[in-house]
Amino acid sequence: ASQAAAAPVQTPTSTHSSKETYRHTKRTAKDYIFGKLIGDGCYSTVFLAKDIHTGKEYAIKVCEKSHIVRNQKVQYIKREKDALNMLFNVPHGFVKLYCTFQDEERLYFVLSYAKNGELLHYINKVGSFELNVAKFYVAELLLALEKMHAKGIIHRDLKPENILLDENMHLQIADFGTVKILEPEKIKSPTPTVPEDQDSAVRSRKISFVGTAQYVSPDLLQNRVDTRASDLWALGCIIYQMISGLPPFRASNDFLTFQKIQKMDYEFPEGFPAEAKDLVEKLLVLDHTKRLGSSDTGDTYESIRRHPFFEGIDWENIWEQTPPKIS
Ligand SMILES: NC(=O)c1nn(CC2CCNCC2)c2c1CCc1cnc(N=C3C=CCC=C3)nc1-2
Repeated sequence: ASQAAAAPVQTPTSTHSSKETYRHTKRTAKDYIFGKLIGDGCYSTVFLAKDIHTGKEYAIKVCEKSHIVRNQKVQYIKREKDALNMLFNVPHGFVKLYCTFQDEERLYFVLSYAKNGELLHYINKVGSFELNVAKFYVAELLLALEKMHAKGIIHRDLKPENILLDENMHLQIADFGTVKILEPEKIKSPTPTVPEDQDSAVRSRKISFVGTAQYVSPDLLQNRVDTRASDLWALGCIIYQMISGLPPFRASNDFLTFQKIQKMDYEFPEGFPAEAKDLVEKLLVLDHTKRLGSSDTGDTYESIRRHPFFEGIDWENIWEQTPPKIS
């Protein structure tokens, strides 16, 4: 576990003033005032924290080393750190990893704090989003997916709880503890259409991970294939939920939810907008090679961007725009 988080130590240089030096010395937990708990997972606890030198707020994810080793999660921690580092220079759409450090018992990830919390909170607060609000956030989510997938990073647990909103109400994907990172030679066009060319779909011998039942794709459930298209399935579920208020596949327990997914047992409520319905139907496709976007080449999901649902979206300037009010 120590190796998973170890980062090259930045030795303080003598040329900096003492005030400046702290900026170049390896942080420890003593550099932060830990505040409220904001997240509690199987292998980590996330706190709101303040840097005592700058007063800046961060979300610090704390992982118990013994727990990670005992549950053979060292690889997941390493992948999370690698994915966050790969995304650090992407200006929008993701929480940022500023630094990591460790002590005898724990690993610490110092991440940007998304002040406005989970997208799920807003869906539940207003019941469901107006079409213009849904369109805006689906567009930002698609742009973030494009950046992530272009680097060969598959999130595998996308859901409204893991989609956060920053202080300006722009979208940030969080929690990369479940990611799969494709090998460089496999970072090809998103999920191939040619069946034998499945090499950009990573087939795992045993089911190493399954996301949250309501959003997990049939490919992840059935043939244990990790593809970018798994995230496109989750996108379809999230669009449905933003507009109707609930995810499309839901049941009293996960097993029954999995059954509904594999039987495509869902329906649209009365009044579900036609263009949104058409887009969801093109994403919730059992065969992952036939999902909208699966055949797109390059670093953008042109076939999804072109869908009429996104009529009026200014793809180049959306991150600079003021998001529509959620009401
Ligand atoms: N597991 C994580 O990496 C993680 N977990 N959280 C809090 C979770 C709360 C439950 N839903 C998923 C996120 C965070 C992060 C990344 C870094 C991160 C940055 N900002 C926030 N902000 C929040 C603000 C209010 C409520 C919840 C989260 N949260 C996180």
